[in-house]
Amino acid sequence: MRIYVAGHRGMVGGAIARKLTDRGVDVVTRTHAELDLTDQAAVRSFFEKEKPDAVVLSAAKVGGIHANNTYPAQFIYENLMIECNVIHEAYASGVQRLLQLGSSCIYPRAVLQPMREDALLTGILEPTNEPYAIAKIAGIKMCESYNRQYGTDYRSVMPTNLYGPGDNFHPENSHVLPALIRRFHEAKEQSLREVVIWGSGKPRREFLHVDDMADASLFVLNLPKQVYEANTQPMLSHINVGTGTDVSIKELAEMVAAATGYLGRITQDTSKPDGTMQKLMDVSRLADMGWKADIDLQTGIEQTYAWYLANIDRLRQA
Ligand SMILES: NC(=O)C1=CN([C@@H]2O[C@H](COP(=O)(O)OP(=O)(O)OC[C@H]3O[C@@H](n4cnc5c(N)ncnc54)[C@H](OP(=O)(O)O)[C@@H]3O)[C@@H](O)[C@H]2O)C=CC1
Ligand SMILES: C[C@H]1O[C@H](OP(=O)(O)OP(=O)(O)OC[C@H]2O[C@@H](n3cnc4c(=O)[nH]c(N)nc43)[C@H](O)[C@@H]2O)[C@@H](O)[C@@H](O)C1=O
Repeated sequence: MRIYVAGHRGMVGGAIARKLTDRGVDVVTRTHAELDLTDQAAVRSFFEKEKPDAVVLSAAKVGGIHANNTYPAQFIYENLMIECNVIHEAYASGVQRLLQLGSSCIYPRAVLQPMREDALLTGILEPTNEPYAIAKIAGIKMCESYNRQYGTDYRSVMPTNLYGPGDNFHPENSHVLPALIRRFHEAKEQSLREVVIWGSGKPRREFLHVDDMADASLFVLNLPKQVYEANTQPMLSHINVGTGTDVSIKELAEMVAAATGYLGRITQDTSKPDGTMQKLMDVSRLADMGWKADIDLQTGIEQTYAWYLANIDRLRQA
């Protein structure tokens, strides 16, 4: 079995590639510099040469609320191109099974919580990440369309907000959890009296550790076809992945402050966007199939902070 992991240098792709290697699978990889997945001809010749048995599509243009809001053209263009090229060229080279990663932002911004898979396309999306969400919805619909027309077995998982070793700790473009780890750590180092978090602190998010996400991805990839099909529908085929619990951003900030040992004040910058007020996944579809998350948020934050400290020199140069 040879599995191509697209995006193996990223946080999630890296965790998936490590788990596959540990299980003795032959993992095929290319860095972004070696293969630009927005280049159709390059992706075609890669698949013609390598002919993997299966594909995990974890490469994407990824970022937090600020990056999504600031670079909308890149988020929609690059993600649509990556999906079109990888999914179509995988099909054209005879790949029967593929797993692609979407995101919880596919659901309408004011949807009933927790968000069920069948809430897809029932309302207006969150404007700060609509272009990214549209691309992710297109990815689901591509997989379903190829399955219906060509009989492929292409699956989609929708992760909640993820974090862990290998995350992006950029001060502006990252997601909230790594951004706060960095900000609280630097505030402690510099003995600052105050740390400012973006928005009102009231939005609620659900955080899943990347090792749990990698485990869930391989669980879904390896499900027998009849089990996957029995638990999904041809035109509603995606599966939510999360923990089933959420925290407010204020609560998250307090947890990160405690983990880093920061003792000063926490204040809010309400000129920054809140985004969606709550994003909590209904994870019953995956739970019914036998998977649940293992790493609690407290442990995950402490472990991620330890990883940050161990890699701090390299991360500061990036
Ligand atoms: N992180 C999160 O909180 C969440 C992530 N997801 C989804 O999970 C998946 C993995 O995300 P994550 O690991 O966090 O993201 P990362 O940014 O850590 O990894 C993405 C990887 O994709 C690569 N990549 C991006 N564009 C291209 C391209 N044009 N050609 C080749 N490679 C490319 C990147 O390479 P390089 O860095 O060199 O550009 C990087 O290695 C994505 O589909 C994302 O949308 C979903 C929900 C939440
Ligand atoms: C995974 C998901 O990620 C993005 O959506 P998001 O959930 O809004 O992600 P976020 O992690 O950037 O923010 C979560 C909340 O946290 C608040 N917040 C406080 N202080 C900081 C801070 O310092 N940085 C960031 N980024 N946010 C902060 C911030 O204002 C917001 O209220 C999508 O665009 C899309 O990419 C997607 O699918």
